[in-house]
Amino acid sequence: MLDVSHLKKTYGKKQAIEDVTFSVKAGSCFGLLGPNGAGKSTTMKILTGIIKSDGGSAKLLGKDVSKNKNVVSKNIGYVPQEITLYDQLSAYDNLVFFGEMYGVRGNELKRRIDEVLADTGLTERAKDAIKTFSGGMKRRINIACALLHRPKLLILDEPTVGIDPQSRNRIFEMIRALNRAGITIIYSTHYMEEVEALCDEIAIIDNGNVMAQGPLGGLLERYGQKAIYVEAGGVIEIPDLPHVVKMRKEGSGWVVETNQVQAVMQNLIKLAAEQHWDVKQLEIVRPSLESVFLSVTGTALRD
Ligand SMILES: Nc1ncnc2c1ncn2[C@@H]1O[C@H](COP(=O)(O)OP(=O)(O)OP(=O)(O)O)[C@@H](O)[C@H]1O
Repeated sequence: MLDVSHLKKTYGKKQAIEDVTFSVKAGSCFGLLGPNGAGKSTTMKILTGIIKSDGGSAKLLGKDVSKNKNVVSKNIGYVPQEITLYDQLSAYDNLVFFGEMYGVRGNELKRRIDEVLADTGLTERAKDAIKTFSGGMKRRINIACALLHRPKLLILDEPTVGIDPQSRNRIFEMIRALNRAGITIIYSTHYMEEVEALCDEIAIIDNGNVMAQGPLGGLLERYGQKAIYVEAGGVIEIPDLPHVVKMRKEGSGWVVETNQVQAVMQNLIKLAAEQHWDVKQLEIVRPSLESVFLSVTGTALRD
């Protein structure tokens, strides 16, 4: 559905993005994960035609987004990071305004407003002014505004920043339902747990470069650090073992990092028998997205 290839953008002397390459399949919920300042918003603004890139290309349904404004406006719904609603107007009137901006009119607009209000769970509040809404409700209406023209691709730029966990869950439910209904999603965030909870495909962006892309499982398999957790009564220290990358104390046990899980597991079992450990837990730890991020960027995900 979307192919982004070697995008670049410089603001004055600041290179905001250097080499952004990724592709999004139709029907996917695609996560763009990176710390603040990584270049997520810049990338999304290029995809939606708000700013122009200095190089590279982005093709939506085979058409270059910088040369085909109609393809962008017809097929993309964009939810910017900042809430863009008129505070004094009601939710309904905001939806009329944004719907008309997207070219939806008359009875079709009325029908769509009723549908998106139902999708957001805010039908009862339609006539109330936005200024009376909570942060989470404003976010939901902001998303609704981008859905009125039935886009095939919905792009959300950090839609949960500054809202409480309950509102965040409602937004997640909404995004999952939209994705189930066939809308392709691009979801930008600096929260790992959000992409883990929502996305089937992830691109990791850092310092203006996409460092890796793939399904979560594939990234974990390829870049995640495998480990074994061992907890045993009376064990003060585990001796050096072959194939161990790192060992650290965690809780009442040890995390033994290795790329040779089977060999190390066998050695630990042997050691436990020889030294009569009172084993409470001995298990393979699933690699975390955090270790993938560390492995592909060389740094922990900064906030
Ligand atoms: N209009 C601008 N003028 C100058 N520098 C900019 C401008 N917009 C962004 N930048 C810089 O470009 C880099 C990438 O910014 P961008 O907003 O794309 O990152 P981001 O990943 O979306 O992070 P955030 O979540 O903080 O917005 C940052 O260093 C930022 O300071």
